[in-house]
Amino acid sequence: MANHPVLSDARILVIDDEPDLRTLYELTLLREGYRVETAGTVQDAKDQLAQQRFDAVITDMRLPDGLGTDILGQLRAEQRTERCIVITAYGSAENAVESLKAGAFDYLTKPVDLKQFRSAVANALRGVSSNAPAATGTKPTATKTANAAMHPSGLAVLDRLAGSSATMQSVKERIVKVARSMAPVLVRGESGTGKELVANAVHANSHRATGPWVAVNCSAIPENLMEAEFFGARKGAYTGAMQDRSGFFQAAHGGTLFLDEIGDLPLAMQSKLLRAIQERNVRPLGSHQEEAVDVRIVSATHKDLSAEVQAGRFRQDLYYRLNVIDIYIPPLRERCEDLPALCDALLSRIAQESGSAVAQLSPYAMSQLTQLSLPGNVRELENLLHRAVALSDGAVLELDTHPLATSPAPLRTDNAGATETAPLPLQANAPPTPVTAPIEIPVDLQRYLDLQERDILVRTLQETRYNRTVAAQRLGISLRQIRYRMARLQIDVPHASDEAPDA
Ligand SMILES: Nc1ncnc2c1ncn2[C@@H]1O[C@H](COP(=O)(O)OP(=O)(O)OP(=O)(O)O)[C@@H](O)[C@H]1O
Repeated sequence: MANHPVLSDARILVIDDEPDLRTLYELTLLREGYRVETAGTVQDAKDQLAQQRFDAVITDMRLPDGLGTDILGQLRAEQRTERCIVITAYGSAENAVESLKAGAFDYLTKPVDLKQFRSAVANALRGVSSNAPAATGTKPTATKTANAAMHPSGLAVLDRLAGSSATMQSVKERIVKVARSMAPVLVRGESGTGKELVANAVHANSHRATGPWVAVNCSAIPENLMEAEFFGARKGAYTGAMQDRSGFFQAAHGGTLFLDEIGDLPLAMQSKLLRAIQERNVRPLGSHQEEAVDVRIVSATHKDLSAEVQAGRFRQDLYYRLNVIDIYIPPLRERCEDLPALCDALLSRIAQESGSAVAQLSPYAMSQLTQLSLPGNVRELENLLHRAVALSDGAVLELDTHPLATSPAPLRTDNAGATETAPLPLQANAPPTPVTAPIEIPVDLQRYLDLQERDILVRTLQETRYNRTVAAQRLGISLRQIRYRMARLQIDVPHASDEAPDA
């Protein structure tokens, strides 16, 4: 039986022209306790759909009188709530992608693995209401459907996305819309535009919201450890593997795997990732057994992936797989009207973190902000406000807009962002560089330095997925030192890990 909190009396329509397969699917579903109707053609299915409402529709792609996507198209046009699973031929990536684009909740590839079949159906039924009237032609409004599928924390996470420009409104609407399916999402945008926040909002508004959210920065993992990190490893699979360990895929089972900086994934790893996504199976390093994984992939990049494909640095088939739905976040300079709301949200966050009162920007500082190009986007704005708070001695802030102060301080290891951002050396052996303009002298040096240090530590920890060992290595300090500094600056991180990447 399905182990998800799903509707056992859900009504399902199965459409397949092969009687044996139809019976197999029907029996499998009946055994799960669902109510099942079957159809052998597009027309037969449409007739049944005109008669009654179902909770889910499972359809073969190729039918004698049309395609499964024709049925999807009709359901979508009528704004019906049935969730659809399309069964496609083996190796037909195009069909799988087409069906997701046509609005399918999920797809399965032939020969259908019954365990995956049951799990896909259970996923599709999670959060579906069976109490809606079964009358013909019931057409709930799109908004109602979106709200019904929304987990309460989903709204809270959307609210964290400050800004009400038309662009941000449409980004938020798109998040809610795409969150509902299983389709992979690619979030695009310059560095610091909020891609991770958007990806997290997709997760929080999906039916997987109560499942795990696993965020991985692909550019932060050493190439030789990638396979073990992604798929897990058996004890002894490599030097230092003292025990079995699971990978990101297993950790994200039932939830969302966020692959940040996907454009930085080496080609060899791209093939392995593609395979895992297609087969929905992973094989831990050193194991002979495949493990089924139920994971939704949301990825993000600041690179132009289609150009990367052209240049031969990114696999076209993987790009095609990841980019089923795309969400583009424009740079901050193209949505200046969001600045006041963003400043309010960021200043509240800074105040919360430091336990002080919320500061406000002076009208002059706000007008200065609108003149800045802010190539590091919201992250740069955040840094600028952090500095303003550190340098101010009152509740009204002025900006430190000296060029050095406004240049972002990225912790990237690649060169891709080089044109967008000026790197700030952070290694111990780097020559000392002033972090801010020397014009303003802080009134409280210790507090100012603490805030700078805290900002650097927090960002490094975020970029290393809270792995203190890797963060310490990046900053050229020891694990003991980073622990000490985190404790002193009261930096509390979720799921803190001291694991060395090869431990
Ligand atoms: N609309 C927004 N409202 C509030 N905070 C935001 C918004 N957009 C981004 N931020 C904040 O800006 C910072 C950078 O955001 P985030 O890490 O999501 O960007 P990113 O595009 O993923 O960056 P990168 O490309 O460097 O990985 C974070 O602290 C995030 O909380």
